[in-house]
Amino acid sequence: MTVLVAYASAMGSTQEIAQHIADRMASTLDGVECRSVDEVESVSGYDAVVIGSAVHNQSWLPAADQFFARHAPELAKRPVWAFNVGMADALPKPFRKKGAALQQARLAGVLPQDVALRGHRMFSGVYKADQMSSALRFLFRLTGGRFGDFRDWTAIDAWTDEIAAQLATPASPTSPGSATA
Ligand SMILES: Cc1cc2nc3c(=O)[nH]c(=O)nc-3n(C[C@H](O)[C@H](O)[C@H](O)COP(=O)(O)O)c2cc1C
Repeated sequence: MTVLVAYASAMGSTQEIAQHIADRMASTLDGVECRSVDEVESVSGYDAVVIGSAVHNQSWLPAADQFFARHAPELAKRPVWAFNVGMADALPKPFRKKGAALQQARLAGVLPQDVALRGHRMFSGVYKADQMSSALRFLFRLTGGRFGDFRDWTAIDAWTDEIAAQLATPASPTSPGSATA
């Protein structure tokens, strides 16, 4: 069983999540590799792929979009899971869950539909004050927004374990897009 955990990250928090997922999977599965999307020439040597991207301006990073489009024919033949890393938990409290759900739905709608994802999750990442202009920062804080590291490692671990359990089931690798983790 070979598994690729591929990531596109601007500031490093998505890369750290991807590495964490790969390390955790490697405790139960052989052949788990974590790579930047830019390093991957082909996915044909992997039985399964997990891909994650930071979200900028309501979209995946261009490198992740390009990875998905470039490898879509090969991705469509194997089980694929995707995750987005955004700032939902930095938003004012009333908008956190709704913001994450809306953004996840939007991102699911723009990914190539010929790759049936086995699962697609939204995680919060790291949102720092210096990522915003000082005027916006003031307004953001005033309305209940916050800055910090919002990565929920318990949720990330639980999702990773769901994927690993599916991959450990003998029939999984040949049936892309058939589950919902
Ligand atoms: C220029 C910029 C635009 C962003 N746009 C969004 C966005 O539209 N939606 C969102 O949820 N998070 C947004 N974020 C927050 C990032 O997704 C978040 O900080 C994430 O942890 C970044 O991942 P990275 O450290 O791997 O780059 C944005 C951050 C920056 C710097």
